[in-house]
Amino acid sequence: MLRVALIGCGAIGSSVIELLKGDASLAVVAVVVPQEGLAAAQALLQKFAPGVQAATAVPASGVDLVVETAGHAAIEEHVLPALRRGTPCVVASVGALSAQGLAEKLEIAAITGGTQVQLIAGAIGGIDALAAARIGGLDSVRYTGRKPPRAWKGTPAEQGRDLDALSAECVIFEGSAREAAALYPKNANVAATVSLAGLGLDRTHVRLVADPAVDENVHTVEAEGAFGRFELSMHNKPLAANPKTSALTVYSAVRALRNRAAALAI
Ligand SMILES: NC(=O)C1=CN([C@@H]2O[C@H](COP(=O)(O)OP(=O)(O)OC[C@H]3O[C@@H](n4cnc5c(N)ncnc54)[C@H](O)[C@@H]3O)[C@@H](O)[C@H]2O)C=CC1
Ligand SMILES: O=C([O-])CC(=O)C(=O)O
Repeated sequence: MLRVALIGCGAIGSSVIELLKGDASLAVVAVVVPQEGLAAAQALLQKFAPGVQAATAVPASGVDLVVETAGHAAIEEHVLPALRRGTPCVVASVGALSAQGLAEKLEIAAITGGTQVQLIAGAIGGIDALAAARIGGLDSVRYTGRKPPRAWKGTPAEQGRDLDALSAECVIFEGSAREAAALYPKNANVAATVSLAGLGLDRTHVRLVADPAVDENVHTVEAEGAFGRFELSMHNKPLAANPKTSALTVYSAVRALRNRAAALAI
């Protein structure tokens, strides 16, 4: 039985806890949230993992695997120390790695602890194909993120436009993955994941679109290189608790955890 500490108990974290309820190979043994989130996390645990305590830090022992579903600050605060202690970590907030130096810090912490940090594919597919294609050489990678206008609320997309009044699709950003991550950090996960698997943050071309005609998060990746070419479109249903987040991200996190416990992983 693999003992898992979960960092973050929001839209993704709470769904992960729910899906792992009763799993024979994995047990959530700790849930880590900031002080102000303790009561809500404890109430959820009561329902899906009775006996498990919400805490503000990862326990120093009794944890085989840490999974992060909380954001940049939690990576600095909890994932880096866990890696240095030798505990393997699974990271969902891949967009945070577009911040200068964070990917290198994670690598160094994992080397120090003699362990590994795994970045999940999250809301996007084809990451295995893209990372394999990179070995043969990639010429171009283009990513388009298309979401309903409400998913862009609270971002620079609101500057100079009324998202609620859009009657046709509107390109809100076009440029490099690095610029996209800086301007839209809460929507940067797919752009960062595609960049890390492919051509990097500066050579990955990104378009972000607010489209009143869609009610899903539509992610499209087009890649060309020595391997040939592929186009992939994902039409992801958003989580009710957070329209910026695709439900597939939850399944991707659970898959990563189950693969750690499985004798045959796919
Ligand atoms: N890889 C991917 O494709 C995707 C990744 N994400 C990322 O996953 C993360 C979680 O997303 P959601 O669950 O939708 O967000 P959310 O806002 O619903 O939940 C975040 C949770 O993290 C907790 N938290 C925040 N700071 C913390 C800290 N320093 N220590 C411990 N807990 C902390 C909050 O209290 C909350 O429980 C975000 O960083 C998001 O950008 C989201 C969608 C797709
Ligand atoms: O679709 C999602 O879950 C999240 C997303 O666009 C991103 O963060 O890049």
